[in-house]
Parts: sequence; C-alpha cells; structure tokens
Amino acid sequence: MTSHPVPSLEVSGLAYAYPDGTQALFGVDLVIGRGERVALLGPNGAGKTTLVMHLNGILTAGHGSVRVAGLDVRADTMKEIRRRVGLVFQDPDDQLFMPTVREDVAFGPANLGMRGAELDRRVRDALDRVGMLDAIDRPPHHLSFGQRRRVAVATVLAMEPEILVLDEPSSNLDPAARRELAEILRNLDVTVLMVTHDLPYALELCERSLILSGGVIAADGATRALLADADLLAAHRLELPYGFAVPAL
Ligand SMILES: Nc1ncnc2c1ncn2[C@@H]1O[C@H](COP(=O)(O)OP(=O)(O)OP(=O)(O)O)[C@@H](O)[C@H]1O
Repeated sequence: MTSHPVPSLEVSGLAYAYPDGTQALFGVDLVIGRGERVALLGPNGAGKTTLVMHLNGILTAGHGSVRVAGLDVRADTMKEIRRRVGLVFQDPDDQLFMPTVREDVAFGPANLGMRGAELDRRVRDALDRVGMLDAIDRPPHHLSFGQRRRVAVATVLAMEPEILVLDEPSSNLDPAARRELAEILRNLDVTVLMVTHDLPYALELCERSLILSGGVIAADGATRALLADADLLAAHRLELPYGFAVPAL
C-alpha cells in the first residue's frame, strides 16, 4: 500500500470578502506538499496578502477551508496553527521588539512554556541557521536591515513551524544580502511559501510557482515554465527585469 503523507497546506474553495464588501478571494484551491518551496506571484491587489492572512487565522474562511498539516484553521485550533505557520513580515521591525536578539528569538518558544536549556537550544539553533548567532546579545535596532530580516526569520524558525510563509523576502536587500538569504532559505528543511514580486528570486528558490490574479489561482506549475510564458506574464501584469532571460528548459 502506498502512503499519502499529509500535505503542509491544503486550501479548498477559499472565498473571502472584506467587511466593506470587497471580494478579495473567489475560490482558491491549492495543495503544498511537505518540504516544497513555492512562490506565490501576482499583481498588486491580487489577493496574496488576503490569502496569507488566512493561513494562520488572522482572517478566517468566509467560504471554504484551510488546513495546515491536516489541521483545520479554526478558532479552536488557532493556538496550534500559530505555532505551525511561521509568518515573516515584509518589515522586520514589525516582528522585532525586544531589547536583544536573544529575547526576540526566545519570545515565541517561551510563550509556549519552554524554559532553560531547551529554550536556549532553540534560540541558538534558529540563529545559527540564519548565520546570526554572533549577534545573539545585540539589540536588534543596531543591526542592518538585512541582518534584521534574518533575525526575523530566526524568530519564526525557533517555533519549528510546519510551513514558513515569507512576504517579499528579497525586498530592500542589497545583492549580497539577497544571495545570502537565498542560501539560507534553500538550506532549510521546512515547507516554504514565498510571496514575491521578484521573479528571478522565485526562479532561483522555488521549483514551483502559483500565480494568484483577481482572487483566483490563474496558474500553478514549474516556475521556469511559467516565467518563460510571456503571454501568461503579461496577462497578469508580471514582468521580468529588463534583459533577464529565463534559462531554457
Ligand atoms: N482591509 C481591507 N478592506 C477592504 N478591502 C481590502 C482590505 N485589504 C485588502 N483589500 C482589497 O482586497 C483585494 C486584495 O488585496 P491584497 O492586499 O490581498 O492583494 P495583494 O495581492 O497582497 O496586493 P499587493 O501585491 O499590492 O500587496 C484588493 O482589491 C484590496 O483593495
């Protein structure tokens, strides 16, 4: 008998309208398997943020369902869901608010009741994975933007999430910091969903991409194939940087 491992994420028939009546999602279906790295692409206003906010219950399904590792996102599962879905915001300063890096990274696991050597191991391990262990005793606001983004990733990794969701991870990074973060993300053994307008970054990091457009999944496939389809990109206001050539299949 073949086994069917539970996917990290299953979204089914998800529709959502904001209280003012703006319909942002019109029936989204997607499945992301454990360990996959997937880019979520789409023009401004496509519904990407609205979808992401459903993944950890900031918004709850108007219609349809969201399951993380087989667990329905609902009011009574929210605590567990927030542990399993690690959201890295676009602005690290939305995530870092303690006097030291150590305290920021310890905050989540400590909230789960972790203490002592186990907490210390979690914090060090998470910082080591993002190459920021040396900064453990520094105030986050003394770090560069790129370093703060890495610490923000560590705060989420310290929760040992099922799925890491990143909003525009390459924004405001210089080329070296961008490349270093890509190396870090590539080496993580966690499911990754990355919202990005940076198509080369999606190509570099994610074998698979989804295009969300007008509140529906307009395409789901190999990143390389999607980005090589000029008509598809144009139809959804996606543009590769000038002169960028997608490597041949
Ligand atoms: N709080 C809100 N109230 C009403 N409508 C909203 C609200 N937030 C977003 N919307 C609308 O929902 C739709 C989807 O917006 P959303 O922010 O999810 O798009 P997005 O794909 O993340 O865009 P961007 O790439 O610009 O960040 C848009 O029409 C937007 O105007």
